Parts: sequence; structure tokens; C-alpha cells
Amino acid sequence: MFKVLVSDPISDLGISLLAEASDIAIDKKTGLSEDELADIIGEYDALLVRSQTRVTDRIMTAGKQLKVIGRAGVGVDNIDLDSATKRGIIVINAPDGNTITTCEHTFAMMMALARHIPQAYMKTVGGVWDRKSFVGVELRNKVLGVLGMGRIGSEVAARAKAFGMTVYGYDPFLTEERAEKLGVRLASVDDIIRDADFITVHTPLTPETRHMIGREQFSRIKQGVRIVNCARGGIIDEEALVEAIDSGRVAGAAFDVFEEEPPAADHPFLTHPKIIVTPHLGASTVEAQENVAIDVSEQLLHILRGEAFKNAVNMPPVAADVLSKLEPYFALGKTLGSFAAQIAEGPVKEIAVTYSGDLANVDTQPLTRYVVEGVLSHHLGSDHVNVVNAMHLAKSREVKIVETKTQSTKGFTNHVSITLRTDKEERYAAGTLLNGFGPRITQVDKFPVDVEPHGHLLLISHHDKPGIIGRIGTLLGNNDVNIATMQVGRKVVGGAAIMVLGVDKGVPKDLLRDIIALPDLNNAKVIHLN
Ligand SMILES: NC(=O)c1ccc[n+]([C@@H]2O[C@H](COP(=O)([O-])OP(=O)(O)OC[C@H]3O[C@@H](n4cnc5c(N)ncnc54)[C@H](O)[C@@H]3O)[C@@H](O)[C@H]2O)c1
Ligand SMILES: O=C(O)CC[C@@H](O)C(=O)O
Repeated sequence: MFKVLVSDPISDLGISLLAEASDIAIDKKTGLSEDELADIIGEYDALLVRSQTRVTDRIMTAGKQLKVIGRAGVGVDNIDLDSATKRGIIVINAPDGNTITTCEHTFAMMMALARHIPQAYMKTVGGVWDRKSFVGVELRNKVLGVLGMGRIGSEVAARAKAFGMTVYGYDPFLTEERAEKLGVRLASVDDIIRDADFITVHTPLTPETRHMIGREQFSRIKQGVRIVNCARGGIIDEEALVEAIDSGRVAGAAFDVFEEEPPAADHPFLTHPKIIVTPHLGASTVEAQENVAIDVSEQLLHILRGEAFKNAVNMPPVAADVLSKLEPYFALGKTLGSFAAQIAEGPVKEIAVTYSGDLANVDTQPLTRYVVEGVLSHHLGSDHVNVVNAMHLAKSREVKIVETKTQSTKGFTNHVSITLRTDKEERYAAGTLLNGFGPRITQVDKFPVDVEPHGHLLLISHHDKPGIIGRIGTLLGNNDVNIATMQVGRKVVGGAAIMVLGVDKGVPKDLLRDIIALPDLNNAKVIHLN
């Protein structure tokens, strides 16, 4: 049974998938302080948050069993990603579910700003019929500058066009072709500062975007511009904005987000007549909250159940078509890694993975993570290694990872091979996925074999001489160890050979010692694969 803690208000309908799963127990505890969360997090396998809960290094240290943190939304600035990655905690988000909702909120804010709706409402309900103070401006024929043309920025641009606005877009990833497709003029920040009547920001908050509109930009910004921020507090310098409005350069601003949330009671935005605010409501619609909760719940279930998942924030993204090609090989990669690690003596220096056949034509890096996870799990313990931290752990231990591709298929449609270099030896294991039969180990060192990589195995290297198989069989039988499968591999008659036995239970150490002591036997290794 996996225990999931939901520590922010998240749509019940969205998490019904989790609530109905027989292997999941959900606790909902919102509004916890860091101390309170640190006290209880140790018993949970997963934590589900929105933007309120700050998942700090301290929380993750206390979360001894935490495998996954799900963020029902886009921004993960409330989660210490470095700490999560080091600990192998997978952080997932739901990047698509609130795009339209936040775009619509941006538009609502822009229109409310253009027509002074909140200020007019306050006066009207206060009993003052004031039709002179609230003369607004049209959006039509105005220039809208969009900083950040990702999911939300692009949707805002599309709607602005329907309002008859000319849209300038700036984004380091916006190409001329895409801008043309979106009907947007590809602009620089300076173009936008110079020409825009409205500016809206839709970037993440990064060191680069922090105060991307600050005092310097305000000093040359177009007279009468209106500024909207429904992305992250801090992208626009709040102090500089107030100064620019007070000086008359900027006509007004609409903010959904603040550098510090909630803002202090004396924050100037809260009383400024030309600034309208909402309390980080961009994603707050019934639809978006359901969407993000459903997305993140699905992913969370996959992760807890050890299935393939997408949208991990602390892992490079994998395109859906690549994922569908690689997914069947994840178990093979991890198993081969584990097999190679169990047969090799000495500390690992290098893991060289070679892919051939169909696999040679896709980005196999995600699969390499599984191989590395398999190798390191043997040495560091499977509780401490997973696909998220495998590369980080390898790097921190100076284990070199080499990935190569070859068109030589050795007769297999797909082939994965691992050469494991330790400071004592070099071992080789290769495998494939046999259509209809699943994973197979096809070669160990120089010996071709056909082994189902599962359960307890005994790998024996010996001289190819009559009687040796019988002696090993007798020894195992006398010790009540049943042989389920057997594969013998040799290159030449009477030369070096290997034997891979599938046995029904683990081989105890003293029995292994007796096997190794048999004549004509070089070595024997006990291997366990899941
Ligand atoms: N107010 C809310 O409730 C709410 C809801 C959802 C998202 N958000 C926030 O809105 C923002 C945008 O979300 P999204 O889903 O569109 O993200 P996204 O990742 O799809 O788009 C962000 C874009 O910003 C661009 N970018 C990065 N650095 C830049 C820079 N220096 N200059 C210009 N562009 C830059 C990226 O290339 C990317 O295209 C995020 O900060 C997100 O956290 C807020
Ligand atoms: O949880 C929220 O409402 C905030 C969502 C938003 O800021 C996001 O980044 O997805």
C-alpha cells in the first residue's frame, strides 16, 4: 500500500483516480507549517502539492520514503529540485492542464486594466455613480508585447489577434517560421519596450528573467504602456514599476503574482489606484484544477507502480514517440545493468552501452539511465538509486558513461550490450527483446547464451570437460537447490565455457564455495534479478 499526502487544496474529482486505487491510501492535510509537514512526511511515499506547500531540503530529508512529488500545475519553484534529484525523488508536474485557464485570466486582467473594471466596481457598489474617472482604452489596433511565447504566451497571442491587436513576441526559442505561423512579429525585448501599448509576461522566473523589466527598461518604455503579469512575481521589478506608474510613464498594471506571496499588508500594489491585483488565481478554474489533478495523479500512479511516466521535471523530457519505442526496453536495460554489475569484480569505472538495430535510430539516453540504474542499484542499493538520480550518482562517483550506436545487429532486430569496466576487469553482457518471449540475455563475455533474465541465476565459468555438469547438478541437488533452466556456452570444444543455471532458490555462500572448489571450475557467481 502506498501512502500519498495531499498538502494543498486539490480537486477531489481530479484525484479520484488515486482515491479509487486499491493500492493507494490518501491523506489530505492542508495548511501545514514546515515543522508540521517535516514531522509527518516520513510515513509517505508521495506528496501532492499546488504552489502553497514549500517542499524544502528539510522536508525531503525527513521524507525518508518519498519517491515522488507531484505538482498539480506548471511552476515548480516551490520545490527544491536539486535536493529532490540528489535523493532520487521524482518531481512531476502537469504542464498542459492550466494553459487555457491562465491565458483567459491574463486576458481578463488585460481587459479589466484597460477599462478600470475593479476600480469602477468598487466606486459603484460604494454608492458613487462616477462615469468620468474611468475612461478606458481599446485593445484594437494596439501593440501587445508577449515576453515568453510558450504554452500560455502563444494562446494569449492568438486571442489578442482576434481582438485586432498587433502582437510582438519574444522568446529565445521562437523561430521566424513559428512566429509567422502564430501570426506574431518576432521581436526583441527592446522592440517590445519601444513599441508595445500592453506588455504581458509568460516566462518562468529564472536568474535571466528576474527583473527583465526593471528600472532601466522603464526609463525608455513606451509612454502610457500597461503591464500584465500572470506568470511569476519578480519577472517585473515591483518597486521600479510603482515608480514608473507614479512618474506617469506607465498607465497601469495588472498582477496575479507577487515577488513574495502572499504580499505584505503594506505592499504598494494593494492600495495603488492604477494597479489591479488577484491572489494568484491564474490557474483557478474548475476545469484547470481537474485537468492538472488528473494529469498528475495518473503520473503519480505510474511512478509508484514502477511503470513508465512522462513530465518528470528533474529528468530531461522524452518525446511521446521516443518513449513508446524505448519503454519496452527499460526493464531489459535495467536487468542487463544489474546482471553485468553482479558478475563484475571491483569498483565500476565505466559503463559503456551499445545499441544496435532499431534502437540505433532513436535517442536512447532515457534507456541508458535504466542501464545505469541497474548497475548502480547493485552497489548502492535499489532503495537509493532510480532513473532520476542514476546519472547524478554516476557522475558524483566519477563513473564514466559511454553510449554508442552501431548498425551491426548480430542477427537481432534490436540489441543492447553493456561493457562494464572496473578497476579489476572488463565484463560484457548483451540482450534483446524477443518478440512474444520478452527479454533475453544473448551473450555473456564472449559466450553466446539464451537466458531468461529473471530470479536466481548461477553463472559458472569452467573448462568444457565431460562430467562437470553432472558434478554441479549433484552438488546442488544434495543441497536441495532445484535447477529450473540451464544454458551452456562455449567457443571451442574442450576450451573455456560458461554455464548459466536458473535455480529455484538462492545458493547459500558455503554451497557456492563448494561449487567453486570443484575440479575444472574457474569461478561461480550467484546472481539475483527481479
Ligand atoms: N498565474 C498562475 O496561476 C499561473 C498558471 C500557470 C502558469 N503560470 C506561470 O506562467 C508561466 C508560463 O507558463 P507556460 O505553461 O506557458 O510555460 P512554458 O514553459 O510553456 O513557456 C515559458 C516560455 O518562456 C520562455 N522563456 C524562458 N526564458 C525566457 C526569457 N529570458 N525571455 C523570454 N522568454 C523566455 C521559454 O522559452 C518558454 O517558451 C510560468 O512561469 C508558469 O509558472 C502561472
Ligand atoms: O496551483 C496554483 O493555483 C498555481 C498554478 C500556477 O502558478 C502554475 O504554475 O501552474
